Amino acid sequence: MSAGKDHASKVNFHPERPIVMIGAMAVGKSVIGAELARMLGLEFIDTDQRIVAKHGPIPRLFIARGEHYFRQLEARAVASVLDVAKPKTVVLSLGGGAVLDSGTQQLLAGATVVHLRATVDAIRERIERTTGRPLLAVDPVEAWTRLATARAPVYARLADITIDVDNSSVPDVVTRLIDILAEESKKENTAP
Ligand SMILES: Nc1ncnc2c1ncn2[C@@H]1O[C@H](COP(=O)(O)OP(=O)(O)OP(=O)(O)O)[C@@H](O)[C@H]1O
Ligand SMILES: O=C(O)C1=C[C@@H](O)[C@@H](O)[C@H](O)C1
Ligand SMILES: [Mg+2]
Repeated sequence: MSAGKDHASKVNFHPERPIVMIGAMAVGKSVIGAELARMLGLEFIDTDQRIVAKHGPIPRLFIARGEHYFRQLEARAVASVLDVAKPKTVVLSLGGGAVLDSGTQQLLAGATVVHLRATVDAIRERIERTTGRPLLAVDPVEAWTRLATARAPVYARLADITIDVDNSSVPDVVTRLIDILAEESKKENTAP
């Protein structure tokens, strides 16, 4: 048995709805979502990865077709997972701006939404060294702060669970998250 299934069986947690990771750029939605899925023995889907696999690198898409086109692909990628008769119980990590789409916002009502929250100091090094995020191409720290601040109320409104990830390793965040998910599910199942 894998360590993941072992942990999941210890907490006796079997999600009934998709789990969706949201939050600002570089907070860890992809790596934490993938590790959470591994630990729970679930399929992992990442909208950015799906778009890249089908349409090529995101910066090139932004240049060739524009941000609006990317947002349409992104909304479609979300809908292909959540806008179906019986959404599969998967872990789905979104791009940082996917939650701005009103259709996506509505679809998130049928999922358990996890907001990963970080301060700029915690992710400064990550966004200064990485490429591949067209919206952070110029002055990444200023751009990240501006976008994260503007989107913070949307993340907060959509989230069922918010986790502060500063100073926590990926396994630490995942362990905390599984404990919270299990606790929430216990509450739901024992509610009168
Ligand atoms: N808790 C953490 N501790 C250390 N490194 C981390 C942590 N979370 C993420 N990282 C690293 O930060 C980088 C960005 O993580 P990731 O790609 O998962 O972010 P994201 O939220 O999916 O970003 P995007 O919005 O661009 O999709 C990766 O190199 C990842 O390994
Ligand atoms: O926050 C955003 O708007 C983005 C985040 C990335 O995940 C990618 O989806 C893309 O670079 C745009
Ligand atoms: Mg990602």
